[in-house]
This record gives sequence, C-alpha cells and structure tokens, in this order.
Amino acid sequence: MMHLSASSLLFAACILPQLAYGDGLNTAAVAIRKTYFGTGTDNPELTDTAYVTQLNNTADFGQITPGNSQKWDATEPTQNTFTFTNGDVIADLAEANGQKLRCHNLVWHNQLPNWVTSGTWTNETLVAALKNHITKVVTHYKGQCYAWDVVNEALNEDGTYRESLWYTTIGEAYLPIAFATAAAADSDVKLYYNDYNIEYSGAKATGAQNIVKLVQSYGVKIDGVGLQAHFIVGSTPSKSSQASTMAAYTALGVEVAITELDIRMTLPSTQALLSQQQTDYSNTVGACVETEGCVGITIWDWTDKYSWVPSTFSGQGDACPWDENLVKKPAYTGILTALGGATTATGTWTTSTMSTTSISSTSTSVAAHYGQCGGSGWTGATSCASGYTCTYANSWYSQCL
Ligand SMILES: O[C@@H]1[C@@H](O)[C@H](O[C@@H]2CO[C@@H](O[C@@H]3CO[C@@H](O)[C@H](O)[C@H]3O)[C@H](O)[C@H]2O)OC[C@H]1O
Repeated sequence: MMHLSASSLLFAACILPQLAYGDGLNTAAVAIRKTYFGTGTDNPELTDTAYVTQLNNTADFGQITPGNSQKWDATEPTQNTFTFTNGDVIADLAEANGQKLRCHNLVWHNQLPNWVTSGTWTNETLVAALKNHITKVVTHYKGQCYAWDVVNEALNEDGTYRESLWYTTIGEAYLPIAFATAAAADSDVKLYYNDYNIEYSGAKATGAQNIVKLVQSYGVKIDGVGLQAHFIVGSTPSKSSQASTMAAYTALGVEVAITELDIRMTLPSTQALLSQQQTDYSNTVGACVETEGCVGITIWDWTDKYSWVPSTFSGQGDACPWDENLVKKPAYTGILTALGGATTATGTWTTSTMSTTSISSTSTSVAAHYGQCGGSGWTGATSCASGYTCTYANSWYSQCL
C-alpha cells in the first residue's frame, strides 16, 4: 500500500520536474562531454537475467569494471599459474555490448593469494613476482581495457605510504616499477593510480599527487588518477571541493575518473536520506561534468541487490541508484540531471496535480515518473504509458517500469 504524507508529496514534487525521458546515463554523459557512464559488476550476479538485461543497457552503461575477477587472488591463485576465466566472462560481455572495460586491479594489499601474503620475500624476488604478474595479466587483456588500475590504495589517510608487503619489501619504487611494467606490456592502455578519500583536498589527496609526480620523475607513464568515491549520504564532499581536487590532479597532466562511486546510508533508508543521496550523487557527477579532464564515471554496481556495502559496513546500505528490486531511486534522477539529461527530454506529459503542488511537463514516452503512477492517494495521478507497469519501490514512491 502507498502511504502518502504531506512530506512525501513534497518530496516527490521536488524530484518530478528533474526527470528526463528517452535517454540514459551513458547517453547523457556522452552527449554532455564525450565522457562515459558505467558500472562495476561481478560474476555471481551474471546468473540473474533481469540484472544482466539492465547491465547490457548501453543507454545507461557505456562501460563496465569487473569487481573482483581481475584481482591477484583471482588471476594468479598459485605462483605463475594464471586463471582468466571469470575476468574473460566480463571482458567478453563488455566487448559484445560495445562497452568500455576498466580493468581492476594489478597491485593491491587486499585480495592477495596465500602464496604472496605468506611467502618469504626479498626485494629481488618480490619485484620479480610483481613484474611477472603484471606482465602476464596486462598481456592477456591487451587491447581489451580502456584503463588499468595499476596500483590500488597505496596510501594511509595522512598521505604516507601504507605499510603493505609491497612498500615494506620494495619501498616506494614498487609504484614506478608497476607502472613501467604495465606500460611495457600494453603501450596503449591508460594507467591509473586508484584510491579512496582522495576526492577532496587534504593530506591523502596530496599524497596521491605526489605519487603521480613520483612515477613521472622516473620517466614512467601514468595517465590517470581514479577517485573511488565510496561516499556517505550527507557527508559527501561538495561539488566545488571535488571539482577543485580533480583540477589539482589534471594540472599534473593526468586525467581523472570516478571509478567506484556509491553513497551509503545508515539503514533503514528514509525519504530524507534518499533525497540527500540524490543531491550527493548529483554533486559528485556534476564535479566530473565540470572538469575538463574527468573522462568518466563508474558506479560500484548499479543495484542495492548486489552492492558490496552491507557486507562491508555493518548497518549500512542502499548505496546504489537502483534499489534491491532493480527499481530506479531518486539518485538516478540526480545523476541524470547532473549529466544534463533533463535538457534532452522529449515527448509529452499529461498534467498531474499532487496535493498543493502542480506538476506539468511533457512527454509521450514516459519510461519512469516517480510518485505519479497508480493514483491511490493522489489528486490527478496518471497511469503509466503503454508498455509500462506501475511499480511500488516502497511505501512512498512508485515508478512506471
Ligand atoms: O569474500 C570475498 C569478498 O569480501 C569480496 O568482496 C569484494 C571486496 O572488494 C570490493 O571492491 C573493492 C571496494 O573497495 C575498493 O577499495 C577496491 O578498489 C575495490 O576493489 C568488491 O566490491 C567486493 O565484492 O569479494 C570476493 C569474496 O570472495
């Protein structure tokens, strides 16, 4: 049943005028600045037909990233024995769909196999293992990746180097060694440093800029900085803060991309949290749109059904733009609006009046309009366009799907 309080009416009224029709997130991203919009995905969820149908929707997703299947534990579980089966499934899917593939990742302190974490290493033997891994994996995917996250999360919050096996055994030289090895294996792929909490100014962002300078000082190629953007509703950095930090990276001659965007909240979700999440998504995407060198945006899976958040951050979730029933949330509208999608709307709406707020716009092909379908409790609520069914996402908003 739909329960509509005065505040929910107001909330729905707020988001309705921002909706766009007929285009998707990637279509809008390409149209506004020739950038891409994409999503992380993972092999287990590829058995879910409804999930895969939307993943294949290139109007929304022009790019995909494997969430786990190119990591070290997945690709080299035993020393010098490589397994690309799961990574290939996602790479092949991207190719079949004509989607860009961001490849993730080559050197990280997490998701390493036991032979790496429990090995007895010297500088020389670990450098050899590092180079062998990077060479074999990058060579395997040569020609398929738009970019590689070469090194992931090398920094502490204060901008110093994380005391990983890589740093404690090899020193900071492991970074230029990793980038040089990746460049030697595929001279065309973009090479990224990727981290979280480097999306706003501070010691860690300065540390990331220093990594760019370090690699460059060795005469080694580094093309980009990946801003993971695992944010929290209400604590997401402002658009201007994110844009100015992006500019600090691009001033060094590298591009930036938002690589793992999600914006979590403490559960249960409320209208206010979902509304704030819409704003936070819009600000983050808007920062990329404003930044000349921001080449794309990737969300870290598109539906709450398969988000990594609940299993990682206790009591938190609902971080994605689609909910667990694969229904678009207000966050979707926030993203589309930031991408200028609303300006490309086509069609004719019927006028719908809700409580004291009158909403009128135009559309013939209304794929989705929040809070409007069904009619129960509404004044003048519309029914869905032909071919769409009114679906209740929760007790306070509905959508034609
Ligand atoms: O049991 C493991 C399970 O824990 C693992 O979860 C993945 C962990 O990594 C997640 O991606 C990372 C999110 O944070 C950034 O810092 C990194 O760059 C990302 O790689 C991923 O989404 C989770 O699925 O998955 C494998 C299971 O065996």
